[in-house]
Amino acid sequence: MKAYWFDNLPGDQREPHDSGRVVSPDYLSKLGILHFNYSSEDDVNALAASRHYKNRDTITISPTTMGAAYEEKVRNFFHEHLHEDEEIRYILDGGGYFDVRSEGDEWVRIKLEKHDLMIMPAGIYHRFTTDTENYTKAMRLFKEDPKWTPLNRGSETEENQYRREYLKLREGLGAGVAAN
Ligand SMILES: CSCCC(=O)/C(O)=C/O
Ligand SMILES: [Fe+2]
Repeated sequence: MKAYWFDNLPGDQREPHDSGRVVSPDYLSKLGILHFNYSSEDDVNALAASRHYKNRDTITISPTTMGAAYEEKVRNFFHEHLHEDEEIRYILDGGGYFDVRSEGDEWVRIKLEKHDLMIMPAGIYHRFTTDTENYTKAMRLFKEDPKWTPLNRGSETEENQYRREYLKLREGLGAGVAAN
């Protein structure tokens, strides 16, 4: 895992877009994001059990598995959105980027590689893209039924209960205190 401020320059979303300004794991935790590196799925199972996650699936995002639908899928994942559930993703192979909004509404890019596990809180604005290898194999963990429901950012999400709760959580974690 490596996190940095997104450079906001034009170009393919799958390029690194690395501004060269590093973001620390401590700052990520102030946004409510946790990261682990688990080489054994036993550790993933233990984490899932401790947080009462009952279901999971595996998604492989690549032109080989998705064919003509791949480019559209990648574009869709890159629309800024939130979920009403906590999101746990474990990278089984390949890699990709999650971009998350900082307290100042800037993008922080989180590069995930094989064996990285990330927990994102409900209500955080984010987006995802594969990298230039065009291959992400990930385990998605779900507390209940496997479902992926993105709510694209707009006036409605600003009023969303989970968004409001996230903002309170972030305030309590003190993200505004140290922005790096
Ligand atoms: C790497 S898992 C697929 C992307 C996803 O689940 C998500 O929520 C993107 O924002
Ligand atoms: Fe998402």
